Amino acid sequence: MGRVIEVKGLTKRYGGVLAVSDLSFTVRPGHVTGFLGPNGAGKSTTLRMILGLNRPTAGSATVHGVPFPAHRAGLRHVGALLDAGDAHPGRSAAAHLTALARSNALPRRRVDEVLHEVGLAGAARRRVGGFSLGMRQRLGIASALLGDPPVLLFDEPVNGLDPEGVRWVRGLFRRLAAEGRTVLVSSHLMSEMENTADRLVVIGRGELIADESLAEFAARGAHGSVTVRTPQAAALAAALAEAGAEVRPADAALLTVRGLTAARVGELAHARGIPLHELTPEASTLEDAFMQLTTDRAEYQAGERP
Ligand SMILES: Nc1ncnc2c1ncn2[C@@H]1O[C@H](COP(=O)(O)OP(=O)(O)OP(=O)(O)O)[C@@H](O)[C@H]1O
Repeated sequence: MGRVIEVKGLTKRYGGVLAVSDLSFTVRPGHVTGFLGPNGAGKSTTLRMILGLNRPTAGSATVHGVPFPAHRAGLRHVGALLDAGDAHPGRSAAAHLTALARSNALPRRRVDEVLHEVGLAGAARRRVGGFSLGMRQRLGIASALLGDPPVLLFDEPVNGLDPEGVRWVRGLFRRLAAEGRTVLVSSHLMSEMENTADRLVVIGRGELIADESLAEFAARGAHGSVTVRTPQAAALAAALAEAGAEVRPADAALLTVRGLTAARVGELAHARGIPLHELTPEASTLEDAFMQLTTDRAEYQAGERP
């Protein structure tokens, strides 16, 4: 299929800094894929390599099976929002988009269409220099949409948008994916992806941490706990600790258990004849999983693990 982004063994070194390290993942059409990682993880560097703006030290990134710079009339193939500040401040929004349309041999009518799409029709003649950050983000999104491309990359698109803008952009990404496009959206905040993406590519220190659905990612965190209520809390706590769980008493009859599933807690209680009055698995949040996995990676990379 012609809409797949494929990253293979992608590596970028800046002097002594390994910004991206042997990264491999595939982004498919029909989904919003969140590209997540803490600050400095290598997201922007990776997106720039996919777009052919940075040269990889090793490995490859292809779109439609070929490196992106090989495509002619680029905006028809891949649209990208990289840096909201890249429009000339003295130009109007319409003039900026018209110049882009001309250099990519796109029809002039697309300018009005995308301005309308991103809610900037009323500001089309205003100078970009006077735009708020949110308006500049909308203009950057308009540029990405100009060529009506099947593949779209957005680097931190939510920055500077107000709550209404955030809701709008989420709906836009989902619609673009539902139309069968490939949509890759970077963020350093899991909370921004939770309601937008259905798949995640997570990186830390330039390395791949996860490439899977949101549900799989949450399960991977596996830092959920089990809440258990019993009149024999001390006896159960001892049995669970013996089985390797981390047990914290919440009150005289209530325990919070980590490291065992609810089923295992129930079985251990049953084996000792301990009655249970409540047994509740508490799922870990996506944010927990993200923090846990990226923090682990950072510690490991820094060589601080005992
Ligand atoms: N042109 C450059 N020269 C030197 N080092 C660079 C350059 N660009 C990026 N880096 C380094 O590469 C690493 C990855 O940076 P990158 O901007 O790709 O991360 P990011 O995940 O996009 O972070 P953020 O969320 O902060 O934008 C960082 O350590 C950064 O300092």
